[in-house]
Amino acid sequence: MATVQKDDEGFYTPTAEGSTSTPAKDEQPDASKTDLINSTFEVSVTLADQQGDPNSPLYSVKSFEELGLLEELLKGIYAMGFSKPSKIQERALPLLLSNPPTNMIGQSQSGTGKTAAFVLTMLSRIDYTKNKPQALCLAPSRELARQIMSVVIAMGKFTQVQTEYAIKENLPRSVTHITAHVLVGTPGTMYDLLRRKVIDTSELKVFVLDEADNMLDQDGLGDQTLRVKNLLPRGLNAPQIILFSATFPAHVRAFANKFAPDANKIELQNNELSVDSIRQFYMDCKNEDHKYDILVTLYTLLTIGQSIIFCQHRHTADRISQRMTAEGHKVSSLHGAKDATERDRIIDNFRLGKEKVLITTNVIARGIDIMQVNMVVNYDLPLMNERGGNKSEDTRPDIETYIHRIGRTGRFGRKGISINFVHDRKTWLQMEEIEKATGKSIMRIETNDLDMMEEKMKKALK
Ligand SMILES: Nc1ncnc2c1ncn2[C@@H]1O[C@H](COP(=O)(O)OP(=O)(O)OP(=O)(O)O)[C@@H](O)[C@H]1O
Repeated sequence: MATVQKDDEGFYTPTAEGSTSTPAKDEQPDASKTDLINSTFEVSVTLADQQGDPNSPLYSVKSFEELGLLEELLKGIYAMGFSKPSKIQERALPLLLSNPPTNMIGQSQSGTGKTAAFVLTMLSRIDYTKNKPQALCLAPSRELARQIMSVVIAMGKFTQVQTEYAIKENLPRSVTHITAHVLVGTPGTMYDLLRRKVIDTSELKVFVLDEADNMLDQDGLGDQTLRVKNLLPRGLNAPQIILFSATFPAHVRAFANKFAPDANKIELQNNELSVDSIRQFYMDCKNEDHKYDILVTLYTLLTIGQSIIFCQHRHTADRISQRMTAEGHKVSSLHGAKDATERDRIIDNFRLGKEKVLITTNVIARGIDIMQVNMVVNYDLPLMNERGGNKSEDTRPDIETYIHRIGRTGRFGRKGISINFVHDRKTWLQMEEIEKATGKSIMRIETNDLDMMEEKMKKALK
């Protein structure tokens, strides 16, 4: 059977029909000596349990066959190793695929398979005999746009789909006409291509916003996204609009309802916003400097799997990464001030597992899917004043960004832990507010007893 493997860059790529991913005999690991094989087996066993538990967001009663998908797409899904749909896929797909097409506002916890739901919709609605853009998808970062594209290509492996990026520096300025069926990108570049009429929208069928609350928030990418929508067909020719996110705060909901009128809605309760497989902790640090010391102490634990460390500012990410590197630790930093090629290289190396610790800002707080990430550290808690706009005084915690940040671990049933560093009364109160808003308790980990710290964290990951 044909398979789709994660390639050299950690993205999904199809292998040739009939090929297998079995390594040559002398490269085959001895199952008794490595825990790689055991842990994969354990993960698929617990996944089967979770997909059979009605309370799990991974649960479904139906099979993919029952969701009304094209044969070619079923082949694509199985080649990716999916066996059963998750709850959001089971609930959303029949609504997304029904005719006449209806808009959708869909919410489901991080790491529960929203991407497959909208990618399968895009691929299902394309008329492959027409070489014109038919599905546009916007995401908040180039990293996420590239990841979504890898899913489009993997799921569409058995279709004739043609794809193109609408992200800065991935498309020559000289391009005048795009014939690809699916375009994935960020709003600024997509707007530019539409404005210059490089994208012909006469056959457009689907318009997707991933991380929709961020894409519609006036403090986020709201203006740019609206400018894109204003250049799309209206009335009877308007595309089906699909908004997905793990969070939809009240102040964005009203706008989302206007943006995607008469939509089918799948919503979560506030106490369901994050998955239970992520155990949340905090560490009491004495002051800013002590946070750095604790991070260095944690290094051995951070590198058992892979970790993402979130900071408030780019310069903090760079400073910590330079200091740790100088002290002999292997870490890398990623943020919006780096150029595109460097950003791609850093995230690709991290996806591949070549780097174990990534120090970053909110730029990759959303959507990034790397299964091996088992720890997230909030070196600085996310604050409302980082959202943009002129709100430097607003030091309330940014609950949505917190939920997305910790959701970089615990993907699709895996275990993960998150650790918040608190170092004064203000950060303590901010964390309390997060705890209240999410309805999940955050447990203390002692910072002065290393063995105990290690034991608690390892136990949470078992
Ligand atoms: N039905 C399935 N069976 C097995 N694995 C799946 C299934 N659906 C999705 N996955 C895998 O689960 C992981 C998480 O999926 P995805 O990235 O779509 O989550 P998400 O809900 O979009 O999360 P986020 O809110 O963080 O963007 C991916 O690695 C994906 O390949």
